[in-house]
Amino acid sequence: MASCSLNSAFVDDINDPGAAPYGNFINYYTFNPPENRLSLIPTTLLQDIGYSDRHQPTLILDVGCNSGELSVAFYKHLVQEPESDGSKVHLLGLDLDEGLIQRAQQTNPLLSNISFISLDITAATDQLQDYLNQHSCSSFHLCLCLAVTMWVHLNHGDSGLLQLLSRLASISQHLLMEAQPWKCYRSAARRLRKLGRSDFDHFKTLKIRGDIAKCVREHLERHCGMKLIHSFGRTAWDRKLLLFKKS
Ligand SMILES: C[S@@+](CC[C@H](N)C(=O)[O-])C[C@H]1O[C@@H](n2cnc3c(N)ncnc32)[C@H](O)[C@@H]1O
Repeated sequence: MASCSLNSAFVDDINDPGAAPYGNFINYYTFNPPENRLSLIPTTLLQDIGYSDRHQPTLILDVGCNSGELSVAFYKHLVQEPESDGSKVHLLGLDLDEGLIQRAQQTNPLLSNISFISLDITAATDQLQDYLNQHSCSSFHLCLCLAVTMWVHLNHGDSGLLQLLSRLASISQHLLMEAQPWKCYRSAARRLRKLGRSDFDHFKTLKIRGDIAKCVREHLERHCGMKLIHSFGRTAWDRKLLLFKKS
């Protein structure tokens, strides 16, 4: 099924999608369950990218983690026995929506390995540096940026999108990206208009449009010292899952 984050049931369910201008949908996982993405990702991913049998901690950052369901499912997918080896793998989920983060914190089943903070990734990120310092690491080993780029792009423009990519590249060794395709931008803008709201500030003036995944890849490879090392295929919503590595 190709989808642009919302279908009519989703719209009905949350009553007012215009109230989620950052993609901060309160029931996102009833429509896009973690399995949609996890089924494409090997459980051996951490070993595959060189993070196994380490004495050092392995740090995962989940940017725009919503209510944390995918973060927790992703962690359990990669770390089969959190109690025995989980102390070495830590995941930090962040989201700008405090309500979603509260839910993520309240339902977190792995308190010693997973934590959630409310943070706008486009603003100051001192908290990320603090987290890295706490674990004596200089960067995250793996950063997830799934279904977030469009919201930053629509709300902060082309420069906001490119800054996001540069920032994530600067703090990560590996980056797993799922960029929403351009048709999703049109749908998001159309939904706002239907509600009688004005367009996203930047929608009409965006120069980066068309093949968004390609633009993301070009920026990461040309300007951020990253290289595409694997494509995990397309999700149930027809989006590419791309893995980049610092070269
Ligand atoms: C469509 S949801 C995707 C959730 C999750 N990444 C996933 O793929 O299952 C997008 C999330 O990104 C968050 N978000 C958007 N802009 C953000 C920003 N500038 N900083 C942090 N989170 C942001 C939203 O609040 C929302 O929860």
